[in-house]
Amino acid sequence: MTSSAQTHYEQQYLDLMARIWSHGDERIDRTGVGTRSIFGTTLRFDLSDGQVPLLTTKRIYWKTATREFLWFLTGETNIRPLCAQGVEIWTDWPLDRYRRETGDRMTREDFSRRIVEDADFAARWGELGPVYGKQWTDWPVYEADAAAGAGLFRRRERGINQVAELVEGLRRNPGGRRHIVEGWNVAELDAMALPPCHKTYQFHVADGRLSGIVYQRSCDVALGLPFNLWGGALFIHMLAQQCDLLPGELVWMGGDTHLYLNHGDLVEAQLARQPAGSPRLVLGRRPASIFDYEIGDFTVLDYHPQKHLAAPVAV
Ligand SMILES: Nc1nc(=O)c2c([nH]1)NC[C@@H]1CN(c3ccc(C(=O)N[C@@H](CCC(=O)O)C(=O)O)cc3)CN21
Ligand SMILES: O=c1ccn([C@H]2C[C@H](O)[C@@H](COP(=O)(O)O)O2)c(=O)[nH]1
Repeated sequence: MTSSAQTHYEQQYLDLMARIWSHGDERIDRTGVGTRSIFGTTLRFDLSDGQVPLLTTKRIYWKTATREFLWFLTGETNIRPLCAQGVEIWTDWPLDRYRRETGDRMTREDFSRRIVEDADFAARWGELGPVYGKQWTDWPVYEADAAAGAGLFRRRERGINQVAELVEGLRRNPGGRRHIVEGWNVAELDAMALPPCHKTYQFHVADGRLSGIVYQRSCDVALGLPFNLWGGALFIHMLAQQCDLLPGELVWMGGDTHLYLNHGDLVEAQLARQPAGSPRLVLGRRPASIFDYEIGDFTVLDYHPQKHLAAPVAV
């Protein structure tokens, strides 16, 4: 994999795609679609001066990905606020469960509309369980309950807000090696619609620059990865702003890094294209905290992607 000064940052992504498509191990996966996969991969992106790892060989809906990221930060785990904003990237999982459990073949459009219009329906069918948002901002804590008797524990009303603690930690002790946000709550995996994919974030400060690692145990390179790279970069840019640091580097590490077998048309079309340009992220204001960003705070300059390439999502 090359990364000389002349090579466009996106070439790493295209090289990874090409390598998986021609050398990946073919396997049957949970979804039944089948993948080609390689295990253990790394990508690195310079985020200085507002740089972002936004793909240019197809249009990436970065506002959708940003809305998803802001939704994580609210601690919300119901798809209702996403559907209300026209973000449907999580709708298929609750819909799949609804169809299986009721036998009703409601369309995705109707399902999403019902979720938005009917709060009771959303509470019953729109919940994903304790996924990213919950673990990031309210990781459960159990405390001995002396009043109830020896050996009895109860859940503390507020859990641990890992993101708030991260910001505090970066400000107070930038040299720390424990700046981690973890999504993989082993005890709660069974209650989640999907266990976290981008499960671990670690941050590092050197020379006034904030860098971050995303460890992703399982990666859909065509559909998920463009969003996950954006999310990782966004997190670093926002944290750097909040902690008076400059953005450094995003390091992305993948476990099972795969292409679904029904993504062949996209892979061929995308690999025939050349990446170009250098989009920049501008944060329009400095909100009072990491939890106060709004979609209007984000602008991307100089983004001129080639046209969108659609591909089916494996549920
Ligand atoms: N198979 C699979 N791939 C994923 O990337 C993925 C999951 N499952 N499950 C949970 C979340 C949901 N995420 C998704 C789901 C769908 C798209 C997707 O369809 N993206 C299209 C259209 C985006 C839009 O309509 O706004 C794209 O071209 O980016 C992206 C990320 C990421 N995750
Ligand atoms: O942010 C995400 C979320 C999910 N994915 C992909 C990775 C896999 O293709 C599926 C999850 O299936 P598992 O069987 O749980 O691994 O979703 C992603 O790439 N990015």
